[in-house]
Amino acid sequence: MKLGIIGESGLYDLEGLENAAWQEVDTPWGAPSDAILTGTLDGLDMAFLPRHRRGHALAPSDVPYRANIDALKRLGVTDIVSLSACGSFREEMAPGDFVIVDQFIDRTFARAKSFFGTGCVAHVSLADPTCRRLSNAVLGAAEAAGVTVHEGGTYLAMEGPQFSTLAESRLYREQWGCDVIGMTNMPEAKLAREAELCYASVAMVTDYDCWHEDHGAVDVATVVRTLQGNAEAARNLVRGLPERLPPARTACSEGCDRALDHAIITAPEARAPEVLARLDAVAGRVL
Ligand SMILES: CSC[C@H]1O[C@H](OP(=O)(O)O)[C@H](O)[C@@H]1O
Ligand SMILES: Nc1ncnc2[nH]cnc12
Repeated sequence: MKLGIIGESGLYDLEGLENAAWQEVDTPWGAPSDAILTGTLDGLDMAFLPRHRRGHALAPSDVPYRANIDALKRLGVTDIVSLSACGSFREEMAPGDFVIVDQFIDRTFARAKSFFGTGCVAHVSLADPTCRRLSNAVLGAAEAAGVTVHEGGTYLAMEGPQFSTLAESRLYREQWGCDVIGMTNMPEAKLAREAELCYASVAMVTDYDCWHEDHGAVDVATVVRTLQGNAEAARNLVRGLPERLPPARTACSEGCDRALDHAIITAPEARAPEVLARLDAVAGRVL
């Protein structure tokens, strides 16, 4: 097992890795958000990638999601824990709480969402977009870190970078039954599934978006204040992961690592060699 951690707004580095080194990785999809920090934590191989780049230079729409997932897979990552800041649509999911997301609604529209396309078409299942096995380990680590954690929740992925209007916030909360909102987990989760990587998402609540009458509109100052405490709790959560994840990885009980078994529909003779070439890391197992 090699564990990838994608760091959220507020977490751009991971201390305490043995043999830590920042590695540049090139991919057929361009450069990832940043160099990737590799090393081991209590014997577990780790690869950490700051989603917005150190210094937070990348907007959610400009994060190179395909390059990020490809680069992690290319480094041998098998499982990804995504850490994200989010707004909450639920009174009981308060700022400082963590939500182990298990469903998504994708409202993003300005991002490349698939490794596949003309020359090699594939359709993977996203019915269960996160890995239950990995999510359970993350839940245990969050509880051990002393965080108030909610098991399960629907994450609305919006394009941003502006926060939602009040009408949107009410729609997502009251009509669509969403629990949290952020700008980055899609297409990240879709691409992880296409790359046959187990994916778990920890959404760390920073605010109540704008629906909550006692809290008013969300602004970056409020978010950043809460982010700092959340980032410390996230570091504690990560420290609890090695003891919950076996270094000798067995096949995923949910089938994440076999997602492409029946997904590619393009006939072998109709596949474009140049398209196959850039799928070497993501889909090499089945091509
Ligand atoms: C700084 S608030 C908005 C920003 O924070 C979240 O990013 P991430 O998911 O990487 O923590 C949110 O999705 C927005 O991109
Ligand atoms: N309210 C919110 N909407 C979208 N993304 C967020 N990230 C943190 N808070 C958010």
